[in-house]
Amino acid sequence: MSERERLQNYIDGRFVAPVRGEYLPVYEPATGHQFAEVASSDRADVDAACIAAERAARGWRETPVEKRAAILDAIANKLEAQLDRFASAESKDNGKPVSLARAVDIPRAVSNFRFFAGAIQHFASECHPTSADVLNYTLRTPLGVVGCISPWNLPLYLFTWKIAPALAAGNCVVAKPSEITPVTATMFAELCGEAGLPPGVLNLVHGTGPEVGEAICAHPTTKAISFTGGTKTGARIASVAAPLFKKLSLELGGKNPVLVFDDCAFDEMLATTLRSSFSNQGEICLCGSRIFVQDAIYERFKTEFVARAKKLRVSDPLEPTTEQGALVSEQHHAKVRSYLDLARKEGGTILCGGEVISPPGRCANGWFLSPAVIEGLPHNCRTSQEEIFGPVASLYRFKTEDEAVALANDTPYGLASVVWTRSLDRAHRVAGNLHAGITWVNCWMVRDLRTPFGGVKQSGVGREGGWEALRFFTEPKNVCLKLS
Ligand SMILES: NC(=O)C1=CN([C@@H]2O[C@H](COP(=O)(O)OP(=O)(O)OC[C@H]3O[C@@H](n4cnc5c(N)ncnc54)[C@H](O)[C@@H]3O)[C@@H](O)[C@H]2O)C=CC1
Ligand SMILES: O=C(O)/C=C/C=C(\O)C(=O)O
Repeated sequence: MSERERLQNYIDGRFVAPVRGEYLPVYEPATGHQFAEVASSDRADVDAACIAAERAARGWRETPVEKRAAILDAIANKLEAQLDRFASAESKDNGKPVSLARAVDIPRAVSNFRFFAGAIQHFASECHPTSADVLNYTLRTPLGVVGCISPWNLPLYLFTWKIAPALAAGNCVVAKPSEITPVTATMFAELCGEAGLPPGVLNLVHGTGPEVGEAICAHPTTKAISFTGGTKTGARIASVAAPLFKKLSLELGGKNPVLVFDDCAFDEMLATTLRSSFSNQGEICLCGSRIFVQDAIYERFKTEFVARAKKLRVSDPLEPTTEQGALVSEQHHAKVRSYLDLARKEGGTILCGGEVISPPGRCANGWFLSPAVIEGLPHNCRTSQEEIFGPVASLYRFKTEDEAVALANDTPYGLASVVWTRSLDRAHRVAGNLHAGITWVNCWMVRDLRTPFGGVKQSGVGREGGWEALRFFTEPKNVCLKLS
């Protein structure tokens, strides 16, 4: 498949047109031009994918773990061999710097498959010797067919983060990548077939969330739904899938706090906080969007942070020196800009950025925005409370540890948090008191795929990663055996 062609569904090991023959446009964010079109599927395509997946389920479930792992490894190897091709496609489809796709997105997609190929071979279940003659042991069987719905910000990275554990655990998958960034998942499906994944084990149905995503969630064949995306969408998915008693893993939005104490290693903190605010144009659910800085170093932080943000190179994602690319869509560009207008109305001062950028040449009509830093916002205003998901960070001043923790916890979200301090006591204390699924101390986005990943409050339900993912994609069944 060439990424310039029509992107079709991948069902039962073949590319097929959507039943009703309709397509959605796919745009290159850096130019604002349409460069492809993607199947606009409906319930009939989801039905076909579910039938194919169900047909393949027994064969895949009964495939020995070593063989499944070998196929996952073969997929990882093939992807790694085509890293540049996939990175270019990801950058074009999403707007992110190709250097980032090359260094982070595609290598992580490779690791997702390699990691779960290894993990499934070490996965074990419990045995409870109850008494001399009673033994309880727990079987962990695949669920059958599962639905995986992924977003546009880290397209292949998050697509593979879901389907790798699902496949490793012996499930067949009906997946829907975001209709905004459908290219690399389509290329990847083809690669899976070439690597020996049997037909029907992975099926891809393209289309909009309300049509295709909801049909996957509502379909009686899918036994679990793994979703990453916005909180409102997560709530909608839960309202469809929960009454059908499906297992749900929801990885949702964040309004992540960064707590900067005055005893931190300043230079390292500054460089990392710049990354945690603006990496991938701020379009990562883990980005730190509320930065709380202790009084004594507030002015220094503000001056140096703003100076560094102003220097970030916003330009053509294909240029190797570009540090920030284009926002993913015209609609999202407008949404992020609307928050900057709102910030002004809510009393904030834009210290830098928030300007629409028009790089010379082919990117003149792209959806670029310079990284924005805001100060002076009240804690309870919408700009301080809602997920913006763009290159926008707000600064707040604090005096005491208790005050910082209370302010950090004062949002409906609870995904990630970052603490900068040299005090070990404080690091442990604050990490324990923050309402978040993930706390990084003196670092950000350092990932170990064995660790539980997910959020509390409106940031989601359930955990991904490591054993958590393999447990999610299997059903425990206890067998109680009376001996003799
Ligand atoms: N936590 C995260 O990683 C992400 C958060 N977001 C947040 O969500 C906001 C809205 O962005 P969207 O593109 O609309 O994200 P979204 O959450 O609507 O999209 C994510 C995925 O869900 C699908 N989807 C949408 N509606 C659905 C439904 N009713 N049933 C099943 N699947 C559905 C989409 O087609 C896409 O594949 C963003 O501005 C951002 O704040 C967006 C993407 C990722
Ligand atoms: O697993 C990771 O390392 C990162 C995950 C990021 C998201 O889920 C996101 O940005 O939506």
